[in-house]
Amino acid sequence: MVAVLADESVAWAHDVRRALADAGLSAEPDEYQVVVVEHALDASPRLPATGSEERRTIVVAGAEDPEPAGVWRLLEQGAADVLAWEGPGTCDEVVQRIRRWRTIDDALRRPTVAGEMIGTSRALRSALRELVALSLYGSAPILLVGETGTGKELASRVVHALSGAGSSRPLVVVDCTTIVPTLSGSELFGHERGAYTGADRSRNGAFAAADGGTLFLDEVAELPLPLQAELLRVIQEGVYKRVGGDIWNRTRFRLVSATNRDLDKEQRKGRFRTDLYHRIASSVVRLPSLRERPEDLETLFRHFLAAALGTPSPPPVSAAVLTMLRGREFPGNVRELRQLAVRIAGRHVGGGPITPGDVPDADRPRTGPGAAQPTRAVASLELAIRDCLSAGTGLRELRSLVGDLAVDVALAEAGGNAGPAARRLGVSDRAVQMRKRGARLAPEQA
Ligand SMILES: Nc1ncnc2c1ncn2[C@@H]1O[C@H](COP(=O)(O)OP(=O)(O)OP(=O)(O)O)[C@@H](O)[C@H]1O
Repeated sequence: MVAVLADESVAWAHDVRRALADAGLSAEPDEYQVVVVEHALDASPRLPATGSEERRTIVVAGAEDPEPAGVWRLLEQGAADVLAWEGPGTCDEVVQRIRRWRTIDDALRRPTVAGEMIGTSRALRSALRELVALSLYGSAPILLVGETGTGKELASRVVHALSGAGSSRPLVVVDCTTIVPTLSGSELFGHERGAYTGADRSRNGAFAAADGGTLFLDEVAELPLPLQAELLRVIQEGVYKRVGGDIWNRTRFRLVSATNRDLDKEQRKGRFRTDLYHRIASSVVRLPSLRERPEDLETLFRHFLAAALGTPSPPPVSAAVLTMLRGREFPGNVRELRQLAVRIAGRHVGGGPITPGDVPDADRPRTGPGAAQPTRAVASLELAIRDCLSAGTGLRELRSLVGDLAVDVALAEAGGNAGPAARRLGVSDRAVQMRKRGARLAPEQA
C-alpha cells in the first residue's frame, strides 16, 4: 500500500519503514508513497515520477528546517505534504496522514459517493476528495460553487451521507429562489398561526426540520438581504424565532450552501452580506464543469442511458454519436448531458447500439459550411452575456462592448489595416479608424 523511497545512505529511513509496517501499511508501491530525503532539500528538488497521477506522496526531509523554496516547489509538483525529520515522532505523523487518506479513499468508494457522483477524471476526484475530507472531519459550513448542472445538489447529499448526521437524520433542501420575501422567510423560520394572511395554523420551517441533520441552501446568492442577517444569527448562535412568534428556538445542523454566482461580485454590489459570506464559505469546494473533465463525458452518457432505458448495462454507442457528444458544448453541464441521454433513449428501438438516427433532429450537429462554428460561438457568447447581465451591464453598454471587441479582433486579424477590417465587419472605414484612435463605437455603428 505504501512505498518508501530512500537512498540507502539514509539511516532513519528504516524507522519510517518499520513504523508503516507496524501500522499495517505494508511497503508495496501502490496508492501512497513516502519519499525520504537525506538532506534539507535544495531550492528546486524534483519529485520522483510515480507513474500514476493518483498516487499521493509525502516527502520527509532530513533536517528540521527544509529549504522553504524547495518545499513549495515539491507541493507544486504534486507532493501532498513535506515534513521535516524530527526523530521517531515524525513516523507517527506520516502514519496518521496515510491513515487519513485511506479513510477518505475508502469513503470515496462507498455507494453513497461513487454510485452517485459518476466520473473518474482527476478534476472530479480532487473535488470529491476535498468534499469527503470536509464531511468526515469537521462540521463547519461548506460552500459548493460551480456552474449550473455540475452536481452541487448531488454533492450536498454526499456531505449529508458522510457527516455524522447519516441517513437517519434529515436532509432539508431549500431553493432560495423560491423564498417569498413578503412571507419574511417563513419557509426557513416557520410561522405562528395568524402571522400573515393565510397562515391559519402554525408551521415549522426548514431550520426546525433540519435540526440534527443537514440544511442545503441552494442558490444561496438569491436569499433576500433581510433574511441574510437572520441566517447569520442562526449560524452563529443557533437560535431563531418563528415569524410572528416571540420564543427563541434552538437548532443545530450542518450547513451546505451552493451558488453558481460569483459571491465576491455579489458582495461588491451590496447584494450579499460579507459577514454571512465569511460564515458560509469557511470551506469552499468547486465542482468542475463538464468542459474541464471531458474524459467523464462517455461514462456519464452511458450511465444516464442505462438509467433511462432501465437496463443494468447500457447498449454500445456508435462512434458518430460519441464524436457528436465530444464536439458539442454543454453549458448546462451534466444536467444537459443527462437530458440529451434521456431524449436519445426515448427514440432508441431494440437492444442494438445507439446510432445517429436515435439523436433527435434538434440535437444533431449541423454539417453545412461553417455551420458548427456559429453554434459553438453563439453558445460561448451566450455564457459571456449571462455574466455581463449578472454584473449589471445593460443592453446599450453590451452592444458597444461587443462592437468594440469585434473591431479590435478584425483589426488585429487584418494586421491593423482599417480597410479590410471594415469590409469584413460590413461598416465604414471611418468607424474602424475612429475605433483605432481609441474612440468607442456608437451602438448603431456597432
Ligand atoms: N457526477 C455526476 N454523476 C451523476 N449525475 C450527476 C453528476 N453531476 C450531476 N449529475 C446530475 O445532473 C443533474 C444536475 O445536478 P445538480 O442538480 O446536483 O446540479 P447543480 O450544480 O446543483 O445545478 P444548479 O446550479 O442548476 O442547481 C442531476 O440530475 C444530477 O443527478
